Amino acid sequence: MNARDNPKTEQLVQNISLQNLNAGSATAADPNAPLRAALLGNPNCGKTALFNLLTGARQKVANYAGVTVERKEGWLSTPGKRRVRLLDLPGTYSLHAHSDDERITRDIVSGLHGREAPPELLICVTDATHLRLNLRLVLEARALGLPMLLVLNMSDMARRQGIVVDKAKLSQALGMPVIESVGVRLDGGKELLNWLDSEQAHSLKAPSMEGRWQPKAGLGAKEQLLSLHQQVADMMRDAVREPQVDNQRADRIDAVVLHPVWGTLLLLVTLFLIFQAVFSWAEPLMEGIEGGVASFGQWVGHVMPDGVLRSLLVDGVIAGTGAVLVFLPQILILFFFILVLEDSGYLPRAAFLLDRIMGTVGLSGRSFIPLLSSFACAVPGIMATRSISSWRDRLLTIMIAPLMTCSARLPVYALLIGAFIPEQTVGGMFNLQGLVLFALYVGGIVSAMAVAWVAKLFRTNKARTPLMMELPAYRWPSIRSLALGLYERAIIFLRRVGGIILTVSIVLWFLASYPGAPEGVTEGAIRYSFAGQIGRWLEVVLAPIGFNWQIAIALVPGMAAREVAVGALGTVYALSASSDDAMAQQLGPLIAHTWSLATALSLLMWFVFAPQCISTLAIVKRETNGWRYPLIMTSYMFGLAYLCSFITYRVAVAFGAG
Ligand SMILES: Nc1nc2c(ncn2[C@@H]2O[C@H](COP(=O)(O)OP(=O)(O)OP(=O)(O)O)[C@@H](O)[C@H]2O)c(=O)[nH]1
Ligand SMILES: [Mg+2]
Repeated sequence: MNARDNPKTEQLVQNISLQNLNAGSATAADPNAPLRAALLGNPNCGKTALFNLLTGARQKVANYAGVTVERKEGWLSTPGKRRVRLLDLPGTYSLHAHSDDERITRDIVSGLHGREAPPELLICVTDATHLRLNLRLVLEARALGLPMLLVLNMSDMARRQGIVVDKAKLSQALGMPVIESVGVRLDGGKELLNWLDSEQAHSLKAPSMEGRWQPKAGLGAKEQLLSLHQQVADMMRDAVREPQVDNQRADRIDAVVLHPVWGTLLLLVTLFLIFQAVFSWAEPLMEGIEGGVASFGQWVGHVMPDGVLRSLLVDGVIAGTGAVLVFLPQILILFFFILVLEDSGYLPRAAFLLDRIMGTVGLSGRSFIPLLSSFACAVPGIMATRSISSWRDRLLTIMIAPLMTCSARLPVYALLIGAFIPEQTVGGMFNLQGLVLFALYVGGIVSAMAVAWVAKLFRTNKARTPLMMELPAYRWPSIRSLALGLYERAIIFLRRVGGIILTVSIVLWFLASYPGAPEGVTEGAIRYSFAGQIGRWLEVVLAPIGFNWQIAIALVPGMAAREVAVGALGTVYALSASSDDAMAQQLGPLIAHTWSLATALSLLMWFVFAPQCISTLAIVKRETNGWRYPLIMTSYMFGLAYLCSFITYRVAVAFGAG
């Protein structure tokens, strides 16, 4: 699977990188050159939290292993004005890498990376509450011969648990400076910044090029491990005082959360409540935005003279972007819950819980986190599969990740549900719209499982990969990281509205406005436009699944990204509306009026399955090194989309919803 698994290639890469290193070391002599430092550490010890704190970056931080899967670069200035280029790396337990993300870390810190010289300073980040496990990697990394600094992160937690580290002793035993940090506190990186200004940090010795580190295999590796184990034990005895940890509280919570029946029930109820909240909490906010967009459109319509520019602004820009913008509150509510779950430590437990169920369809619990990330967006989800060491498991996870309901589908679902599902309470307390949304999310999961199960039928080797996963400590989500996470999400969404959706709205407005209708025609002019004609051609293929030409037009730009289809519908319907006051007619009521329920259901099905996202296909191509898998993915997803929409439409029509 990976070229690096081949010893010959490995040697070759090493030779090339050594040449690069030698070339790179000439520049390193420049006293004004920035210091190149890298963060190395176990998964989930807080490297990215520290990286964000020091560089002002907003990389993803979450309370489970394997969040960072690629190298990220950031810059910082110390109080003494020293420039430092900092690398955040995927977490690893050892330099003997098994998965792709661990390989990235190993290659960068050991100089095996083709394009990147090894860092001039290795900042070893450790979780101070799990030093025994964390120090092993530090000792292993010492063999690299790089200048090192040990950072005891999570020192707040360690203090709370009564763990006392004799930093002087530890520093002496390790032969490197030891400092403390708190990755989630505003001033938590102060000691590190000050150290970077110290004399010690200014006199770092360049790494020796002799006797470069090599991955050990076989007997050597085992002996090395045992010896590391012993050294760590000695250090812990001399320098660290750990009181008996009281795990009672966590154990009591786990007894419920990991219970096959109660745990599963809890998971289902949690997810269910989230989708209820997405609809019921968002209502007032959405109405506010909707009203604001409509009044703005009306105001522009009144103050501007009738003409091309007014139509471009009102029917193109405002109708297109406004149609998507109203879904911001729902997206933020969904992410609020995802972020809380991510930071609390609950997610890996859910993975553990679902391992057995996932195993029956041929997936391992390892796939859980990547699949879960795909609820936000399939792109980071597919990247997160790098932490799966078995190529077969990884590929399968990649192939089904886009079936998880990403946040770009939310505007489409919410639009259709809002228009076609009555806003009523069932069973005295459940919001029917939330219930349908929940069903659609479950539908995505079930279809992903079904595809995995079918893939399993074609596999010769049906052996399972065991789930080995660290369960992190439960933690109250920090308000600061929640706020940052939500802000980040809002920015991503607004950037899409102002970028791709705005662009598509303008292009589509043009295509839907020209050429104008022939004289004396009474129907909407859009039918005669370029877009209208394209819509009519496509309608031939899409009519059997109940789509009209307006939907057909919207699906074309919707290939780029799903929510674009909503913006496109906004523009198309604004232009099709006969009244001048198009914005007064909002998209939801408009489609509720003109589409049948069968069409709406069929379109929902389409969005569950169709591969309408260029970025996903691009990332699959990159992660699988070729066109083969993105092509297979495109065809199977289109096939499923058409088939399921067809069945849905026909059944709905048969039941009188046509
Ligand atoms: N209490 C406390 N929590 C922290 C500290 N540093 C990080 N965290 C939390 O620890 C969890 C893991 O942090 P990350 O920065 O994602 O860890 P990482 O080392 O980058 O993990 P990987 O990317 O998986 O290797 C998150 O929930 C953080 O909010 C700290 O100093 N104190
Ligand atoms: Mg990280």
